[in-house]
Amino acid sequence: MIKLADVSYVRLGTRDLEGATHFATEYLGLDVAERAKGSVYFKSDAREHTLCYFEGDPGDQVVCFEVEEQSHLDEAATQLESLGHPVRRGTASEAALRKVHDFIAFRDPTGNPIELAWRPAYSGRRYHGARDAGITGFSHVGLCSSDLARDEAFWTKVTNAQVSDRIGDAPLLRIDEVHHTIALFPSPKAGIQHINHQVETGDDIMRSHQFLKDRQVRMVFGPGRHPTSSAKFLYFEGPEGMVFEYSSGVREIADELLWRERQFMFEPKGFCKWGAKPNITEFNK
Ligand SMILES: O=C/C=C/C(C(=O)O)=C(/O)C(=O)O
Ligand SMILES: [Fe+2]
Repeated sequence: MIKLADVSYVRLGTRDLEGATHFATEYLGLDVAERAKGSVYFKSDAREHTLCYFEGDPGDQVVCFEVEEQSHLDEAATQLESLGHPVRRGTASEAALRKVHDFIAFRDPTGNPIELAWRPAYSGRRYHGARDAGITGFSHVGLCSSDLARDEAFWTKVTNAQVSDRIGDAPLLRIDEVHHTIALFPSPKAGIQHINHQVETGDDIMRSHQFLKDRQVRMVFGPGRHPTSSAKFLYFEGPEGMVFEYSSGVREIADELLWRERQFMFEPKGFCKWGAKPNITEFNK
């Protein structure tokens, strides 16, 4: 079993690095950690970076999870290969580009590019966004799934992920006490479905709603409140159609023995308890 310790970073290809950088800093509220040739790294918390935009195909979208031991990379590679998932060991220069000591890369059953990294860098420099969005950190990803039951089985049998709740057949998966770190949503194609940053309070959600709306950023869901994690949320569209979410107040599951996964309807009331309707393809039947 592969123990995922945390979600570490996402890497997104872009045809417009300057435009993506403008969005990430001025709108989303991240901090530039480093500008390199053909890529820009962004901070959202204590880590050296949690997002990297690089010049390339916007379809190139990678999510990385941290593992605790280097030996876990070898064990994961053996297990994944035995299950028919080809694994590639990152080179030293690729690891340096990702600011990690070592990593492997593979695809999940839908074809989402996944990396597992050992010793991602933390930063001595404090995160402070260019705009005060109230971000406390990068927290979870939604992944596209072309077969929810198959992919739930992959994540829960091959890794330590466990189902916290389901919306229809879409599972919200936890790898620690946080309600979910991975969420799977139905889609015929592979890709990152949304990228979540936690913000401090519900006021931050409402402030960002006004701020982003004033700047013609496309709102796609919310403000609202998830019945699943009980977080207040706002979803909006970033560069090249990527959906970003702010949420605040995600439930923690402190006592696993007392928690039973719950079933919610795959309809607007399963996604929001305030009555907001999602304008997100993967959240609609
Ligand atoms: O409504 C769908 C999403 C639910 C949640 C949540 O419960 O917080 C997410 O953030 C998610 O699935 O990504
Ligand atoms: Fe989310």
